[in-house]
Order: sequence, then C-alpha cells, then structure tokens
Amino acid sequence: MKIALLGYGKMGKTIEKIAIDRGHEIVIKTSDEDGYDITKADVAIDFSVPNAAFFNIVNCFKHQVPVISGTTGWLDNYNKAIAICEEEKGAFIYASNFSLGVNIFFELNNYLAKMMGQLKQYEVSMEEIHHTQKLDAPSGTAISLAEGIIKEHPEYTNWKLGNEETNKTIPITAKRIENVPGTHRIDYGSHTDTISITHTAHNREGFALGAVIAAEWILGKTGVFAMKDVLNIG
Ligand SMILES: NC(=O)C1=CN([C@@H]2O[C@H](COP(=O)(O)OP(=O)(O)OC[C@H]3O[C@@H](n4cnc5c(N)ncnc54)[C@H](O)[C@@H]3O)[C@@H](O)[C@H]2O)C=CC1
Ligand SMILES: O=C(O)C1=N[C@H](C(=O)O)C[C@H](O)C1
Repeated sequence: MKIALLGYGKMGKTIEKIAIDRGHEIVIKTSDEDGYDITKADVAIDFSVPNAAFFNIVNCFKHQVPVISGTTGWLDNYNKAIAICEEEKGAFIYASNFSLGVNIFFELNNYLAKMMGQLKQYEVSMEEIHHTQKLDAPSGTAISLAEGIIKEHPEYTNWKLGNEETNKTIPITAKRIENVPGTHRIDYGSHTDTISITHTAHNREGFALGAVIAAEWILGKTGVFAMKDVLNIG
C-alpha cells in the first residue's frame, strides 16, 4: 500500500519504520500543507499539529483518499470534518490514541467508571504526563478517558484542566517531563483508600503500529470509523 505521511516528526518517523517493515511504501512525507499530490497515495496518515490537521484531513476527503488521524488538539472542528467526510463519501478514522494497550485501557476505564458510579464516597481525578514538546493539554487520550467516565458515571458531567475538585467535574492534571512518551493514571480516592489504574507507554511504537493497522483496515471502505471497529473490541 502507498502511504502519505502528513506530518514527519516523532510519530511520522516511527510510522515510516513500521510501515516499511510491514511491506508498505511511503510515497509522501510532508511537514507542510502544500507541495504534494495526495492522489499518489492509497491512504494518508496524519500526525501533524493541531492547526494543520483539519486542512490535511479535508484535503484527503476531497481527493477520495482514506485518512487516519492521530493528531490531537483540533477536535473543535471534528464535527465539521465528519460532515465533509460524509458529503465527499470519504473514509476516516480519528483516535486520540492508536495503541492496543490504551484501547484496552479505555474499555477498563469505562467498566471501572460504571462500578464506581454506585459508590458515592469515591472521587475521581486524572493525571497525564508527556514530553515537554507536546503542544496541547490535557492530552487527547485524557479527554477520551474523561468522556468515557462521563458516559458511565452519573456524578460527572464535565472535565477541567487543573487539580481543583469541583462538583460534577473531573480534574485533569497535565505534567510535562522530558522524554516521557505518554502516561495516564485515573484515581478514585476516598477517605479510606484509593483505587488507581495506569497506562504507561514505554515508546511510540504501539501508537505507530496501531495507526498502520488502521490504515491497512480502512482501505476500500467508506465512512467514519473508530479504533474499536478496527480492533473489534468493546
Ligand atoms: N493518536 C495517537 O496515538 C498519538 C497522537 N499523537 C499526536 O500526534 C501529533 C504529532 O505528534 P509528534 O509526531 O510527537 O509531533 P512532532 O512535533 O514530532 O511532529 C509533528 C510534525 O508535523 C509537522 N507539521 C507542521 N505543520 C504541518 C502541516 N501543515 N502538514 C503536515 N505536517 C505539519 C511539523 O513540522 C512536525 O514535523 C500530536 O498532535 C500528538 O498529540 C502522538 C502520539 C500518539
Ligand atoms: O503528544 C503525544 O506524544 C501523545 N499524544 C496523544 C495524546 O494527546 O493523547 C497520545 C499519546 O499519549 C502521545
């Protein structure tokens, strides 16, 4: 399969290695929004920057090139992108985190939130830790985890960045530490004890492998999908 890498930074380079190992060809590597012909690719993988993702994704829809996006921090425009995808009969998967481990962690988070919803003495909080180059906070993964809790737990209706605990709000602390690929922890604390679940990425290979698997899966399909569909979990 011929792949366009829209964004050739830390993730683009890791995806390139894994894609080549799996027998694919990289036909476009770009760190720019123009100067390339997207129709040369069978599929595009966008890991760019928050203010470039929407343009990159829509450009793929307009040329009927299926697109996988892992870029975070652009989701204010997500619904607009979905509408254009449907109009253009495009194919699209966005995931805040493509790793198999985190997608299992998402399911575990939903299950735990459902159980904890019956126990009023526990309050939830979240911490995410990433490298110092990260542009957005909280991480896309932390937002997905918070949305999972809000869906399953009757006491929570929103989230906010910071550690202040307010009614019905999940506090998310974002820490930036050199070279950390991505750590997410959820705590349910009470007067007597704390229950915690943590996912720790040791490197970027899990994210990259998931994105390549999603690109292989979407070829020949039309519509908007999620990583759940690709992995057949949940
Ligand atoms: N969903 C997931 O599993 C994961 C998502 N991410 C997200 O992916 C994104 C990229 O992460 P990294 O590779 O670590 O960042 P990075 O900063 O190393 O790479 C981003 C690249 O995008 C380039 N770029 C800037 N404008 C562009 C444009 N208009 N078109 C194409 N490329 C452009 C930059 O020059 C840079 O090389 C971030 O939003 C990050 O949060 C990162 C890891 C996993
Ligand atoms: O920027 C990163 O590095 C990561 N971003 C994603 C996010 O915002 O959740 C996924 C992963 O945690 C690494």
